Amino acid sequence: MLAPTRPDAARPVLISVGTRPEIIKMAPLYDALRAAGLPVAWVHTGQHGDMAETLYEFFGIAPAYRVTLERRNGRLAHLNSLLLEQLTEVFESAQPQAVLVHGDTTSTWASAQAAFYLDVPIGHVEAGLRTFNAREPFPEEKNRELTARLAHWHFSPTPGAAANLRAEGIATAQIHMVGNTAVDAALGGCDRLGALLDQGRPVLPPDIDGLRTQLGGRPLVTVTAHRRENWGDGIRDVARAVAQLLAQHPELMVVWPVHGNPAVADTVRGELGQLPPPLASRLTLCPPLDYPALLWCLRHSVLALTDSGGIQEEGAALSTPVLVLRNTTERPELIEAGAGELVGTDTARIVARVGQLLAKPAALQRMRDAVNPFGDGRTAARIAEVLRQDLAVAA
Ligand SMILES: CC(=O)N[C@H]1[C@@H](OP(=O)(O)OP(=O)(O)OC[C@H]2O[C@@H](n3ccc(=O)[nH]c3=O)[C@H](O)[C@@H]2O)O[C@H](CO)[C@@H](O)[C@@H]1O
Repeated sequence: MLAPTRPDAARPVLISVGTRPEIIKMAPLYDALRAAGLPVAWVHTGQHGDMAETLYEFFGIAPAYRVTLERRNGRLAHLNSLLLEQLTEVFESAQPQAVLVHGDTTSTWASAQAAFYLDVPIGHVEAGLRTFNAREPFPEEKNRELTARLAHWHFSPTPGAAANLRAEGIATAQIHMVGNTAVDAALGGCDRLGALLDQGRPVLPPDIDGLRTQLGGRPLVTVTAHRRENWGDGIRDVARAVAQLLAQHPELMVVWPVHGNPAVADTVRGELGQLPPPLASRLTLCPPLDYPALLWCLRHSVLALTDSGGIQEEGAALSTPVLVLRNTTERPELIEAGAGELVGTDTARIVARVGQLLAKPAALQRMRDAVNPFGDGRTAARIAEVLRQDLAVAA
């Protein structure tokens, strides 16, 4: 148990995160906590490396603590045990009043465990998402469920997520329906993107900047895929769908930022690296994009095809319809609102559905017009207010 040697008011609220999506979604909260007058410090768990650094630069965040991970293998258990050990040391030294975690990554679960062992209260942001299928997404479904067992504050993005938590026996008073900070990040990110464009600063990386002029009025589709359960056949079938779509729709442009994991990148490049020139000239395969570049692509896309969680929320926030490359989603609100559809990874199904939507602008427009179910962009301020009140009472 942590025995603080400093007065509560001087002890920080720690944000403990380490992957791209967590950083993006917690950045608005970092600002909101500071605006609410709470002492806040950022812990980078090191789960993502270079991708994290460009995000810290974009959001103007300087982590106060950094974990250096010396991973000797790709095992989740190894990552979890390294994180647990080192985060415990960080938390002991930082003496936080509270630790905030996000979502469902290994960093989330390890941070929650480390805080639990030190008896530090945990706030779980984006709490209550469930597919009710432990395999999809793996290991995220169990990470978020287990984190909920340990958390004190549960910040739910939607009424459905809050209902999931109540059904698991979590007291209503501990559940705060606040919206999703992904919307705050996307709207704020678009403002920063606009400022960069106004200053004539480059937004897309130089090797793909030609996309901006090449696009003209042509339809663009953004594709991403990285979920563990799609590794192998799933991603191969999506790549085959992309090749067929390019062949069937001579105007279509596709941008696919390929996840760095070799299990993903080798499959995508193996399927799409050797397309005939008329198809290849309309396909941009690139390394993962910086967040502003990804936002630019989404804003200019008629559709996003993705298995990412965050892109489902960003699509809804930016009015870009999303076809979800999974069999199940913990974000059913997207589908219920009509802003997205579940299409899985079957090649024929993806090709057919994209073809139908491209042929029917009215159907695409209906998806674009759907009301965003993930919030209004003020989620971080709501979370900060709950914490300000509760921590002030506790102090
Ligand atoms: C299905 C699932 O369980 N997903 C979880 C996963 O995120 P998720 O599946 O969203 O993770 P991704 O790695 O797809 O990250 C998405 C984020 O990265 C950005 N992006 C993506 C591609 C790119 O080239 N450049 C770029 O900046 C997107 O704009 C988005 O903001 O961890 C999140 C954080 O705990 C949780 O909220 C999600 O529930």
